[in-house]
Amino acid sequence: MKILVINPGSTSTKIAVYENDTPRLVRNIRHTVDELSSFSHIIDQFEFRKNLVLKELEADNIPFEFDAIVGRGGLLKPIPGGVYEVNDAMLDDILHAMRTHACNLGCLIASELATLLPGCRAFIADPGVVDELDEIARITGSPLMPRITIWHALNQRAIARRYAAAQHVRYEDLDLIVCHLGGGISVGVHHHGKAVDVNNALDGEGPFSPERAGTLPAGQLIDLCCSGRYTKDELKKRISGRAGLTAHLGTTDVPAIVRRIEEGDRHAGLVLDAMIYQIAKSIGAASVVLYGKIDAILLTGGMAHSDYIISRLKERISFLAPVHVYPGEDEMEALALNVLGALRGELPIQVYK
Ligand SMILES: Nc1ncnc2c1ncn2[C@@H]1O[C@H](COP(=O)(O)OP(=O)(O)OP(=O)(O)O)[C@@H](O)[C@H]1O
Ligand SMILES: CCCC(=O)O
Repeated sequence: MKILVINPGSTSTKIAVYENDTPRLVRNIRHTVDELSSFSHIIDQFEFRKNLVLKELEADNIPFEFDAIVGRGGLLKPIPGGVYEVNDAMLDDILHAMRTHACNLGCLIASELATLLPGCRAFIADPGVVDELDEIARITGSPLMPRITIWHALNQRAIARRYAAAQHVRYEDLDLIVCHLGGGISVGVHHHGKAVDVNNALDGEGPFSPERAGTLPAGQLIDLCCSGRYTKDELKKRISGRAGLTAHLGTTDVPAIVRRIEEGDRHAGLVLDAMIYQIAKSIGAASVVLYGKIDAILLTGGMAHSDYIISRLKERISFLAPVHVYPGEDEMEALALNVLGALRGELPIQVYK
């Protein structure tokens, strides 16, 4: 079985080719802020990212022959986890999605490329809208605004399962805090196999991140919305796209920021330390969901490669539970293996309605 995996992230496009469970190609194409800022909307990046996938396959002499294409994404209605075949209802919801995110392109590109190959099927798995929140976690101080979650469901779960396998225990028997440190940051409380509390990483909840604003002072936000200085679109971008590190420092590139700090840029140091401080506070808040009984804290995502970030984070959170670091992500393998399991009849193929 040949599977093409497409994972458009906020700062990268990741591509993999699997032959059954063996990776034949894994590529991570990074995008600069400048490169992506020439597109007014994420959806406008469709042709650009699709062509990158095709070029990469050509450059690596991989024939365009697949049994299935799986994309990461997208931001659909809240749904249970699992594998979904792309259908018209899904494409329609993605094209009219209230929330824009690069992962919406994963579903669209997978679907478009699959139509070029007779018999090839398009799928998504564990999209960012997987919702397993406990009832109590949904309540906010305003009945008008219940909490929702948008998070790195695929990678958090894959890393949690990887940790469980290494400990020779079932993921379903563990209590974990999993923190994905990517272009966006999600902090998930996994209680016996369910993510019972996790922030809405995209839309202004949780720590700020390379690209996201995180939780903002609500009163000031209302004043800004009513100031007439910005359109709705511009304000949304200031929360989920051009916010966080990139708003303060003009880049999402953590190694470049660390170099600036080493060269004496004190402002860069203050901003990066503030992000680490906010991540630690979110992990602290997550710990009380589990009454402090935490088997492990797992740190993953691109920024988990950064010694600067991980060492400072550990200083603040190590007293809570053992901390394990999984730099990067297991998303590509998780997508490929989910689809392989579905094609083999070992996992159900769910229908998006
Ligand atoms: N080797 C590294 N050292 C330090 N930071 C890194 C390294 N590699 C990536 N990063 C940082 O990780 C962040 C991107 O993480 P990641 O690749 O997980 O994000 P993404 O896939 O684009 O978005 P998301 O994970 O939110 O979907 C960037 O800020 C980048 O600078
Ligand atoms: C679904 C991922 C959320 C984010 O990138 O912030």
